[in-house]
Amino acid sequence: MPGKTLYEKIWDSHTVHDFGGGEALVYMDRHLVHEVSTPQSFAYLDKTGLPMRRPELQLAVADHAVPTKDRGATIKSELARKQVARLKENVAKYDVPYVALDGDRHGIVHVIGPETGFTLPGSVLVCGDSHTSTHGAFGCLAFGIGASECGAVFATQCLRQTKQKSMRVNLTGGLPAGVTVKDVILALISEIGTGGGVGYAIEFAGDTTRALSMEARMTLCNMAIEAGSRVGMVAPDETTFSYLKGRPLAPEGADWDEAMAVWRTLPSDADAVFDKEITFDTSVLAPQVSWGTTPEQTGAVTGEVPDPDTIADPNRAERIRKSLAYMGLTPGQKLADIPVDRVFIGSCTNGRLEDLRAAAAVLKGRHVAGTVAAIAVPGSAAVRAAAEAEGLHEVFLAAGFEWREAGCSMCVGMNGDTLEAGQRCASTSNRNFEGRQGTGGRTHLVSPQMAAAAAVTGRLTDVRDLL
Ligand SMILES: CC(C)[C@H](C(=O)O)[C@@H](O)C(=O)O
Ligand code: SF4
Repeated sequence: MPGKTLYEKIWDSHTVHDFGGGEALVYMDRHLVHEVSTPQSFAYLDKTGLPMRRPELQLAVADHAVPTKDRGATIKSELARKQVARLKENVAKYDVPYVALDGDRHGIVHVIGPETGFTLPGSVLVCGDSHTSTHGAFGCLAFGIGASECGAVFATQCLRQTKQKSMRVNLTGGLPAGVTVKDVILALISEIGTGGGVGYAIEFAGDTTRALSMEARMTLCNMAIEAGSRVGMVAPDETTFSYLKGRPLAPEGADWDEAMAVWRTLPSDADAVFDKEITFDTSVLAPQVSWGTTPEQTGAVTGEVPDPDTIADPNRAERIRKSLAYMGLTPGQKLADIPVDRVFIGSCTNGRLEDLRAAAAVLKGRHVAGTVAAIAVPGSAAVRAAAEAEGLHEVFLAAGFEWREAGCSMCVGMNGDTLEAGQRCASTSNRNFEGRQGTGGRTHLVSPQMAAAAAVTGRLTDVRDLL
C-alpha cells in the first residue's frame, strides 16, 4: 500500500459512511455562514422543522453586503439590507454564533476564520462560498458548497461528497524581488487554465510554498478555485502552528499538545502517489496583470496585450477577441501603458496585514495620480486595527487613498462599492469576469504592491520600477 496524501488522510478520518465508488458521507467539523448564500438554507430548517444539529460548530458573519463607510447608516440597497437583517434573525433563532458588524472580530468570512482559530489543520471546513478553498492553507480540507448543502450541514453536520483526484503543484525556486504569491497563482492559472484543476484537490508544495507566510499561503489557496479546483491545500508546518498558537478558538494547554500530535501526522507521506504532479518554476516570474475577463487571461506586466489573429486555436482567439472588446484594449498595446481610473486594495485574496504593508511600502512618500480614485479595505476589523497600530492608515490617507471598514466591498460590489461602466480598475481581488465589480466595469487583477504602483502612476506599472 502506498502512503497517503494530506487530502486522503483528512477524507478517511472524516468518512462516516463509504458508499463505494469514491462516494462517502463526510463529517463537517466547521461551517462558516454568510448573508448571501444561506437564506434558503435556514428556510429549509424552518420548513422541515428540523433542529440545527450543532449550532456551536457554525460561525456566521455578514460581509458581502455590508457598507464599508457610514457603518451606522441604513444600508441603501434593499436586497443588501434584507440579506443582512435575515442573517441576524436566523442566527438568533437557531442560536448560531454571530460576529456583529460593529464587533472587533468582524470581517470577511475567509479572513476571520483563520484569525480566530476557527480554521484548524486536519479539519473539514465548509462555507456557502467558492473561496472557502482559502482555509486549505492550514492543511484542512476546505471547500465551497451550495445553499441546499448548507441546509444539509445545518441539519446533519454531514454531506455526501465525491472524492476528488489529487494533484501536487510543486512551486520551486523562490520569489524574485517585486514578485508575490499573487503573481505566482495568476501565472500558474494562465499556464494551466481556469479548467486546469477541475476534479482535483490541489496540494501546493515545494520550496517556494514552504517559505511562504500563512497570509501568502491563504492567497495561494484562495485562488485554487480560479484554476477550477474546489480544494487547495498546504501541509501544516511550524509556520502554521506558530500562526495558530494563542488564537481565541485554537486549542489550549493539553488540548493544544494533543492537537499538535495529530497535526504533525498530516503531511502527505513520502511515498504517497498523486494522480497528477506538476512543477512550476517561480524564480523566473515577473509581476503579473490580467488583461482579459478570466484570471487565465493574464501576462507579465512587461508584456503586451495579445493579438488574437496570431492565435492558432480559433476558439481561443475568439475568446480573446471578446475579452479585448469588453476590456477596451488593442492587440499589441503594452500592458504597462494601460491607464486606470480606480484602484481597489482588499478582499479575501489580498486584504490581510501583509498585503496592506506591501502596498503601503510602495505608497510611502508618494501620492495617488490625479486621475485615480483609490480605496483600501482591510479584510477584517482586526487587520484594520493592526494596520492602524503601525500607522499604515496614515500612509494610505496621506497618499490619497480612502481608508475603509472591513468587508468584501469592491471585490464583488454587492454593498454598492462598484465601478461605473467603462471604468478600469487595478484590483487585488480574484475575479475579473464581465461586470464583476459593477456593470461595464473593467478589472485588472494584480498584487497589492502592483495595485499601489498603478494608483501612483495612474496606469498599470511594473512595481519593480518603484522599489
Ligand atoms: C456570494 C458568494 C456566494 C460568492 C462565492 O461563492 O464565491 C462570492 O463570495 C464571490 O466571490 O463570488
Ligand atoms: S472578498 Fe470577494 S472573493 Fe472573497 S468572499 Fe468576498 S466577494 Fe467572495
